Amino acid sequence: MKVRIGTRGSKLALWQAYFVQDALQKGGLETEIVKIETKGDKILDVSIHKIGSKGVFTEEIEEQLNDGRIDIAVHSAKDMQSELPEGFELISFSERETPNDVIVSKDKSLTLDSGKKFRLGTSSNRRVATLRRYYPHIEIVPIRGNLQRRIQKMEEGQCDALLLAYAGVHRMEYDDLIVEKLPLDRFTPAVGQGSVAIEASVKLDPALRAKIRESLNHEPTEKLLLAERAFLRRLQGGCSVPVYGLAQWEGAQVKLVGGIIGLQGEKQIEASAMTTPEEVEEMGTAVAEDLIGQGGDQMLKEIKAQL
Ligand SMILES: NCc1[nH]cc(CCC(=O)O)c1CC(=O)O
Repeated sequence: MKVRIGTRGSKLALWQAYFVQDALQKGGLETEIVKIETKGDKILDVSIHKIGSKGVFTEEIEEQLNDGRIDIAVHSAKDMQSELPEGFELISFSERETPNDVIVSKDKSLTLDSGKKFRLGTSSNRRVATLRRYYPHIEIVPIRGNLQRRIQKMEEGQCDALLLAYAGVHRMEYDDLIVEKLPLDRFTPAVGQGSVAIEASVKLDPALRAKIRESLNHEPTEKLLLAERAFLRRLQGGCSVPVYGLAQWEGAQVKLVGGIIGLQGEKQIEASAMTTPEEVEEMGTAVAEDLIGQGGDQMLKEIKAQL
């Protein structure tokens, strides 16, 4: 029996699907890749938030998981809603890549550190809010599309540099264009950044599920992601809000930092905690509740009304 691996068709999605295929084949499984086009791939000129439905990149994929046309689906963990629709679960997380954001440009002098003014392309509300808070001299240019398309837009002169996740830049082999790796304490990444997640139906054969986990799941990363995702779930975050969350190992314990930044950078609240690997989800919830205690709920309400 072949494991059918569903994926979107972008180059980054396919890289991740081949990466999963490779791991499963090393684990002794036969595999086949099935490309799936989603609503989010078809509508390119409207911001994701305005398309209006949750899961614009996942609905078609989940249909195929549900009716068994595919066995598993590959996603960037960052792109997955914190609460999956009934009947689906994430069954594996790959070892996390460097989670930092980076500046990408042809001009090596364009670092945030330098204090220079330049036009920086991004369409992430989290990155926009962070820039407005710490680097107000930077001109922000909204840029959408897949990584290749964004780099093309930069080359056409729409912006001087791009702000991106290291993981995607590295997977697409644009390392040469990286001019600055941004510090995690300022540009704390989005929940899940840098890890590849496997989604499945809860109806997936338990023996196959176990085999997939054995071949692919990186347990230390899974603990981090469980902490971060519990945090985001409690905040009912969604992917367009400027919420960040990063868990990291500190010896035998897991530390989580999470926060919210106002869209104009006018306000930032942050909370953190540390615990044993067994308690990571409780910690995620507690860090979110700390933020709610600091007025995070009201902040998110206001932010969502502005989007
Ligand atoms: N928002 C889109 C997205 N989803 C996952 C990645 C990069 C890969 C990863 O974080 O695992 C990116 C690009 C980016 O944010 O620059």
